Amino acid sequence: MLLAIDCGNTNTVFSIWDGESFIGTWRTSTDWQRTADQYYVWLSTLMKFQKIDVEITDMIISSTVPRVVFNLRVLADRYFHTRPIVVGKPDCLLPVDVRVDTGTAVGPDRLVNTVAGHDLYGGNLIVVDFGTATTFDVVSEDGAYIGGVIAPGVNLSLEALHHAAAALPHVDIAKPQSVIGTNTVACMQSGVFWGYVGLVKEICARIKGERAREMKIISTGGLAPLFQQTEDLFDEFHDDLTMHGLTVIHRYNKENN
Ligand SMILES: Nc1ncnc2c1ncn2[C@@H]1O[C@H](COP(=O)(O)OP(=O)(O)OP(=O)(O)O)[C@@H](O)[C@H]1O
Ligand SMILES: CC(C)(CO)[C@@H](O)C(=O)NCCC(=O)O
Ligand SMILES: [K+]
Repeated sequence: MLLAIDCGNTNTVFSIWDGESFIGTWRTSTDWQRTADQYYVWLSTLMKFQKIDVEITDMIISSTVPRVVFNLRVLADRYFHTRPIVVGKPDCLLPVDVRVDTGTAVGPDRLVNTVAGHDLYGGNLIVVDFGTATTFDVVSEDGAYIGGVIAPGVNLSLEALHHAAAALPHVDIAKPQSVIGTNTVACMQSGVFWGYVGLVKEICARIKGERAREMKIISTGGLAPLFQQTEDLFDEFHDDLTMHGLTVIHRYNKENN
């Protein structure tokens, strides 16, 4: 059975794929110092708790934090006796082209989202992922990653205000009642929430303009539904787009390597 790991700058998600569906998904904070033994204790405890008694034979990793890959490789080797596929490494094949400036190391999460988007929704896509950063991946007619946009993440923007200004508190994102805030928290939420709605609309419109064609907008990540509540920003929302992409890339490598 496949263990797929999506390691972002904030959170790391582990999912077990039985070939048809994910039978377990667990989330932990990303910490490059966590050892293989710690991962194993954590994972096996949660598996036992959910009565998931399966043998992990395969592993695939997407990591935006290069340092964590070492310990995840040790986990694969020591506990599952397998060699993981690591997205972005030369020996990991991708079912789509990557057309960017030479020397650019595209984030593996963006490559995985491109593959997943193409697999589920075809070509001419904008994939928007609300993680630590908010990324827009532009997918061509034939499914290639042809570039995109990186914007500061929603929570990162709120944290930046809190850190830089002595009188601004820590605030969680929420949809404000109105645009005009009548207290500090409401003012901050308004700036980030409505600023973000504008950012998403403007960037998608300009991408479509530059490409001179209609494109489908796909969203993923924890905060996408919050924005979709208000405005019709996205054509589709997919909760675990990155995990889906990892299963597609795993299958492609099994068939072609
Ligand atoms: N309504 C909400 N308000 C605040 N945070 C939310 C809300 N809904 C989801 N989240 C947050 O969204 C996050 C899930 O997002 P996601 O997994 O896409 O990115 P991440 O883990 O923050 O970033 P990365 O993948 O870059 O590490 C969770 O950490 C969760 O706390
Ligand atoms: C932009 C992030 C941080 C989003 O997770 C990640 O995809 C990344 O580190 N990318 C590297 C740079 C690039 O994608 O062009
Ligand atoms: K993510």
